[in-house]
Amino acid sequence: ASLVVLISGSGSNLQSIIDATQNGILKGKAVVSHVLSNRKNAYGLERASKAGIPTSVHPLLPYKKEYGNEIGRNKYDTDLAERIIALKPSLVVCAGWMHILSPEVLGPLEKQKIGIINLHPALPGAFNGIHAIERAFEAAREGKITKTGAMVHWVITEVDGGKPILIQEVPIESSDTVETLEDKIHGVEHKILVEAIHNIVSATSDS
Ligand SMILES: N[C@@H]1O[C@H](COP(=O)(O)O)[C@@H](O)[C@H]1O
Repeated sequence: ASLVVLISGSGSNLQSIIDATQNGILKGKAVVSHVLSNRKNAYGLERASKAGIPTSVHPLLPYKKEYGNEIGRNKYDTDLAERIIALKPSLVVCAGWMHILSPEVLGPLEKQKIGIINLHPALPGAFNGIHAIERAFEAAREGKITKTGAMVHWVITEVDGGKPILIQEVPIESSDTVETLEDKIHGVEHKILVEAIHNIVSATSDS
């Protein structure tokens, strides 16, 4: 299976996928065929280059400058869909991709039967959107919750609202700080993202 991975930042989750395709559970089952970022200074691009994986950058700003906010974003999304489809992926993986995927992106991918999954550092429906770890930490401090977690889910237009594929809970200890909680959640993310990809590509190759 060929994976196109979408990133925006450091790429530690991308690295866990790359490592798994080279010497882990994805070896012989999947390759990262391309890494696309919406930010040119994303460190994940360097991780990809070091692994000999082709990369590209699709920044939003030039579109906003040329076409204005609304039309710019719309054109950005339709071009993004075209770029992804042209890469002929078996699966698209959002690993720290921080741009909401609109129907202008998801519609054309669905037409091509290209599945797209995302990683989110919280449990389903708990803290959708940004700063999910900090918000969970605050809720625990207020005694509202005792655990959070991470999930891999299919992408739909509702942000972080798609059908979960893999979920893992993470207890929030009274001794935790935001940093120790982040470390625990990132550790879980690196594991469940690779497992989810393994389950999907194995199911596809068996069918
Ligand atoms: N959306 C969130 O952004 C972070 C990306 O981390 P990295 O893979 O760039 O290190 C991950 O925690 C992911 O859930």
